[in-house]
Amino acid sequence: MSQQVFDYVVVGGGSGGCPVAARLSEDAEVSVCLLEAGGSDKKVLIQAPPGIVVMMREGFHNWSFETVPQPGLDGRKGYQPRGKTLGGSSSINGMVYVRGHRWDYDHWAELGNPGWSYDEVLPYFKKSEHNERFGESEFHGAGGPLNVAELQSPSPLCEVFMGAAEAQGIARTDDYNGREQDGSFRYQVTQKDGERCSAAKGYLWPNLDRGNLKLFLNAPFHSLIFEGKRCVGVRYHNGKQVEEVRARREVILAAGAFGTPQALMLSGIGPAEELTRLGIPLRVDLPGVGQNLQDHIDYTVPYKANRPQGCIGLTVGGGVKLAAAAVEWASKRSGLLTTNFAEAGAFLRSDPALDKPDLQMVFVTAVVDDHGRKLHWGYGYSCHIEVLRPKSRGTVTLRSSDPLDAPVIDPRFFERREDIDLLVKAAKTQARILESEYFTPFEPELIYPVDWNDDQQIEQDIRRRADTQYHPVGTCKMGPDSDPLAVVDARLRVRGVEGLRIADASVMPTIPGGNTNAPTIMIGEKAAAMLREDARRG
Ligand SMILES: Cc1cc2nc3c(=O)[nH]c(=O)nc-3n(C[C@H](O)[C@H](O)[C@H](O)COP(=O)(O)OP(=O)(O)OC[C@H]3O[C@@H](n4cnc5c(N)ncnc54)[C@H](O)[C@@H]3O)c2cc1C
Repeated sequence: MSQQVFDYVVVGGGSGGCPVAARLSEDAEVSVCLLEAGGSDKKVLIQAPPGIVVMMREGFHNWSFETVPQPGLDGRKGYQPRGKTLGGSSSINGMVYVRGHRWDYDHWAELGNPGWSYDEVLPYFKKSEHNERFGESEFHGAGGPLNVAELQSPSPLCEVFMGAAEAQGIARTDDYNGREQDGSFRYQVTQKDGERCSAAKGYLWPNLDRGNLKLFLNAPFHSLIFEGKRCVGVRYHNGKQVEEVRARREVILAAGAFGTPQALMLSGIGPAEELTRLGIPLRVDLPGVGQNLQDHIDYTVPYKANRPQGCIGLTVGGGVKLAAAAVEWASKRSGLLTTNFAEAGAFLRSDPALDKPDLQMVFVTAVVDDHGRKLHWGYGYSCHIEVLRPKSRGTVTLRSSDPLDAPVIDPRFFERREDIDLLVKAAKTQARILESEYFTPFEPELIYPVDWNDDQQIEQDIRRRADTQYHPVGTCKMGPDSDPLAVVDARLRVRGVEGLRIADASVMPTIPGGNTNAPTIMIGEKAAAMLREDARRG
């Protein structure tokens, strides 16, 4: 068994892990090792924005997890794509740049997490960002690793959507990541010069020549190594061998909302009962590991259209257009193939009396059915609507003590009645926008017809087709000593052990009201800053 020693060992090269590894290795005196289960991300499929359509399928840089059957979804198993490559899910995601609402972070602080209020996390959002449009300003940053851009060739359909939303009282907003979140808009995207800008592309690619930063790819986690209470390293798989890397200072888990609780439990840190059941020797009884799973439940309505304008479709003409676009993208990184499909959207309130938006819309310029895995001939468009702060809570547990087994994922979608009631109401608002006269010229045909005046029918269709919007979080939540389910403290240190932190979406105590890539990158930035501060203090 080979063994190497570094100051820090980071497990997982995704949205949380890349900033940690990159920031820590800025100090040439410090050595950092990053272990990633997936392979290289230097692939056209990842760098070309529309590659997302292919990567949603199994086997393409994707863990492609399934949930257990969900009673709330008519007994269906949900799909849970997660990135399995450098960059993690930021290498396969929809690229929309969203931070969530000020309230979300103030709420984290109120729950007993000092340092996490909006005003305290804003500097890390700004530090991570290079916003091509807003530059260095009150809410945005310039010069950061994560490039945030306007879409190069937005579809004219975005204007149709925003016009229709405006007519329903959802005014346009200039910056949904600024002072006010409400309104309709075209999404800003994590792209640079027409290519995806993942956490790996932004944070790691420019620094791969650092002698003090070592990447181990295709290196799935095996277990944590302890000396007494202190975590001193990580075992990982190298083909059929199990090898070790040692950490002089700390180990940072960043394997995501499914991978991180799994890694802890495999190493004896988790709910005693669960570990005993699997014959894993208990190190720390932490009942919160794998609990508190929160995810955005999403309902997508796809329409067929009789006009190609602005839609991307599966047709002979569409194929010719795409072939020409591929040539343009290959030579100039511009044109139709810079689309992320999810081009426009809105944050809205289901009730004007609410103090913040509780729903998000994502308008897509193509037909999306079953995560884009079910294809339809012809042109069309779709719209997602999602519940921003669902009440249902799920779990992640172990299938077995084999580190290479997939975890058992149970989001318990719609366990709480409020979530489905809100989505039914949301679906009606969505239909008023999508079926307004703004879309009449497209002669839209709803692929799964529903009578929008019949709540029962809407609920049936939701249970038949709704699923994740790809934002699982919260399975190793941050919280104060008084919270029995808290797994890490506000400095992201795992309770009951030393030398071990977590820096990914699993630490979020509650799900933010928006997409989760930028918030996870912010967590990675803040984790690195805290690690450096604590190392200086000794
Ligand atoms: C299809 C899809 C679309 C999305 N669209 C958007 C969007 O448009 N905008 C947005 O803001 N958010 C989006 N998200 C969500 C966002 O990308 C994630 O919330 C974020 O990337 C999570 O970061 P993370 O660091 O927690 O996990 P990840 O980025 O998933 O990183 C975890 C890393 O750990 C590695 N890993 C896991 N297990 C092991 C193991 N056992 N051993 C070693 N390595 C391991 C993984 O391979 C991965 O590289 C989307 C997600 C998906 C999947």
